[in-house]
Amino acid sequence: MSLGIPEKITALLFDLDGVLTSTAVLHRKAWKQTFEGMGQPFSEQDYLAYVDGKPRYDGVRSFLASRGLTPSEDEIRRIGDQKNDLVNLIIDEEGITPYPASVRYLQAAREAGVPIGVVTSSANALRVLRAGNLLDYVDALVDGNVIVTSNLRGKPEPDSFIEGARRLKTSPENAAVYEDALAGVAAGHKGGFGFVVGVDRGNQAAALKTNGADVVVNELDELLS
Ligand SMILES: O=P(O)(O)OC[C@H]1O[C@@H](O)[C@H](O)[C@@H](O)[C@@H]1O
Repeated sequence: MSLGIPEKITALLFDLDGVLTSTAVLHRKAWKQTFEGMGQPFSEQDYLAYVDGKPRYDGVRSFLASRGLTPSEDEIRRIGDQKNDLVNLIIDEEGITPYPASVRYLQAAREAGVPIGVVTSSANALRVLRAGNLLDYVDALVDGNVIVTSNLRGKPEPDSFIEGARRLKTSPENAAVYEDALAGVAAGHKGGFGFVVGVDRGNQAAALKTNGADVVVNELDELLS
């Protein structure tokens, strides 16, 4: 079966929330409750433009800056941690659902023998991968904890994807990136990755292309043939 990627690609790097699991929706819900609890209206557009795909505190900083606010680092952490408690409660209540089409794609990649990395800004990735029964597919994981301990810059900078490629012993030009966030496709493009797949979960196909996606799909299994 063909994975729908150029021949030069020897490793695959998947974002997690919104690409493999529907947890982006849960993150958005928790962010909305957190910001609106502070009196700041927060739309889906705000999530997609300022928060989606970025490490936790970068998301807080970026959204509040869009409102002309520059809180202290302590305050940014307090807000981000409050949101983290909330998203974990929401995950407990609603559970983790992998996208069936994404699981089909991971399975096809496994059968093709192409190594798989997960590159996510989330520090909750292990919990999500485990609950979604996806851990067996993962050959390398770069998550929000690795980003902090290895001092990497978060998406839209390419550092976390470059680290993912390094862990799979390949170079960016031989690796493909699969992303639903504008910050994520931008990171793939900026890092010189060989193929950047945008996954459109929010009516933003055009924006995914402008930010660096080579192709845009609604579901990963559209690439299979
Ligand atoms: O707060 P966490 O779980 O470390 O996640 C950070 C970010 O991780 C990204 O994967 C999500 O797209 C964002 O919504 C989220 O804010």
